[in-house]
Amino acid sequence: MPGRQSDYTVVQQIGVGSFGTCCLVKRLADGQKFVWKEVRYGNMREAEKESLVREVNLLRDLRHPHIVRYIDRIVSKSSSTLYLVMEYCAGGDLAQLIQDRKQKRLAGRLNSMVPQEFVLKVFYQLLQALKELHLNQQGKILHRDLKPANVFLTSAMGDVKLGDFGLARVLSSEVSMAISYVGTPYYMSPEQVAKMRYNESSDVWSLGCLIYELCALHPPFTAKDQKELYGKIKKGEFRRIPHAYSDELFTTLSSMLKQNPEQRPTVQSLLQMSFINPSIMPKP
Ligand SMILES: CN(C)CCCNS(=O)(=O)c1cccc(Nc2nc(OCC3CCCCC3)c3[nH]cnc3n2)c1
Repeated sequence: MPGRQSDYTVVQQIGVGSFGTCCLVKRLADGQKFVWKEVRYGNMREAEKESLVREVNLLRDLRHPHIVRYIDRIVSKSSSTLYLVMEYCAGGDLAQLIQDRKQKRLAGRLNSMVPQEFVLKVFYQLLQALKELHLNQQGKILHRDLKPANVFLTSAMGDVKLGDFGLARVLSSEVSMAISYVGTPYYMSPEQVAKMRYNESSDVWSLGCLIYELCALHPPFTAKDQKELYGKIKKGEFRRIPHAYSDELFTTLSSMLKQNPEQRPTVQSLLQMSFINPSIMPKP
């Protein structure tokens, strides 16, 4: 049973994403905080509106501890706007955490590195979220836009939740493509650069880039422009993450960044690694 705008009060706007404006809101009934993301569908073609409805229904049915929970949808016909109400993650996003650590490092502060224990927790939780998407009963869901700004924290250095995925795929019209591809595509896989099919192994590549960046505080491939970046991605050379992080972690990240998608580990195989998944007993 969809909600109404009058069920909520807007606390503040917290940003603009690939879909539109994002606000922190409070539910009047119980004062609980949520975020709502405004999707203006007025200029969408019929096919895009149908795709948006399919996407919202898919989001509604996803229930997982490491995927941002969809709570409600509100349609405002007068402004041709869909408000997607989602759980609020009070810790912000990983992009902010990386930015803060980079500032600390620039200021010469000692504890600028992200502890390996936290890196492995994020790694494990995002693998569980990707497993839920890739093995979804209603058919495989690919994230397609895994990046630090799409991973939210329940609290400072708390648990993580994957957010904002389907919308990037739904808003595939020219307009939203322009919006959703603002910024440099640091995590683009070689197969995407070569305009080949995107599949689960492309999500594994992006997760490898994300965990690499959490350790090194920069992506594995950086460049001054898109042409140079694509060249580096295709060449596939990157530096080791700082030596404070284990060889096991770097070796695993290197396998996720293999040029050939078929040579990359699957989400399932990564979840069988005892240094990532605490419920797997180490082999004697
Ligand atoms: C891009 N980042 C560096 C911005 C800094 C980070 N600060 S922030 O975004 O204001 C901030 C501060 C504290 C808590 C939260 N919590 C939060 N944010 C969401 O989306 C943010 C939105 C995503 C698209 C782009 C605009 C911002 C959520 N979506 C579902 N649950 C969410 N919970 C966010």
